Amino acid sequence: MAAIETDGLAKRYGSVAAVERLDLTVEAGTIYGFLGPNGAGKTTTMRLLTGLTRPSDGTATVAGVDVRDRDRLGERIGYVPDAPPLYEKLTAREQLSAIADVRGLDPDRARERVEALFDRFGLAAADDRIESYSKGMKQKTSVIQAIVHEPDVLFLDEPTSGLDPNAARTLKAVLTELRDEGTAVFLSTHVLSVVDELADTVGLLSDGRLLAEDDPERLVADRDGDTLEDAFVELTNDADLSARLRESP
Ligand SMILES: Nc1ncnc2c1ncn2[C@@H]1O[C@H](COP(=O)(O)OP(=O)(O)OP(=O)(O)O)[C@@H](O)[C@H]1O
Repeated sequence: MAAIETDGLAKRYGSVAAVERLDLTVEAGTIYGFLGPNGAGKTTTMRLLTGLTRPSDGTATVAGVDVRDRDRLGERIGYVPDAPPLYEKLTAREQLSAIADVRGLDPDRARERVEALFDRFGLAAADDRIESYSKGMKQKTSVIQAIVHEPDVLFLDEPTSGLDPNAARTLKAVLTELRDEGTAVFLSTHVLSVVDELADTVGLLSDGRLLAEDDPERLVADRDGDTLEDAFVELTNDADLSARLRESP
């Protein structure tokens, strides 16, 4: 069973088709780099796959759970959204302990894991209120929150945003380790070097549709340019390809 499986997944907002007939398969133990221009539908897809918004059409399972079953889904996934929902009046330690409690983790084991992650990410001010944190410190807290319960599938929307180079490097190492332990990592970013470095598969979304999907090297090798950026620009400006996809059933 794949870690993420969608069949004809779609989301419409009035007349706007944010995601259209999306068929995705992401295997356990792989990193999927989800790319696309602004407004392509990446965040909407993540919200669909994490149960935060309901599909207009189609089906999706994540870790074998139907995305409409939000309660069961929450135990199996982690999500680092674009704007992390943190309780500003709590300290990071309090926030993490509350989350571990909600997820039913053994308190001693959770404390140990949280301490190790604070150390790993160099989050020194774990006992200060989150409202006093910089953007990067909030991002680190959000990442730790998403992985504290060792989810089967981890979703990240622009995860390196606000992180300094040391923290970004730590995050990349952590994601690689999680992948090697069998976690499926679904990652959306405009920082193509992150995808180039980490992703086993790249999916390129445009106007709510998947334009291309391949391993990063093949995606580049099959086109005129030399880099993932070249392939991104070529594919997203290919009017014929977009028209063909729009017309396909
Ligand atoms: N709640 C909403 N109500 C109405 N339209 C929405 C809503 N959320 C997203 N959209 C529309 O759906 C489309 C896809 O938006 P989405 O945020 O998923 O794109 P994105 O690929 O994540 O973009 P970016 O790279 O800029 O973050 C856009 O046209 C957007 O305006």
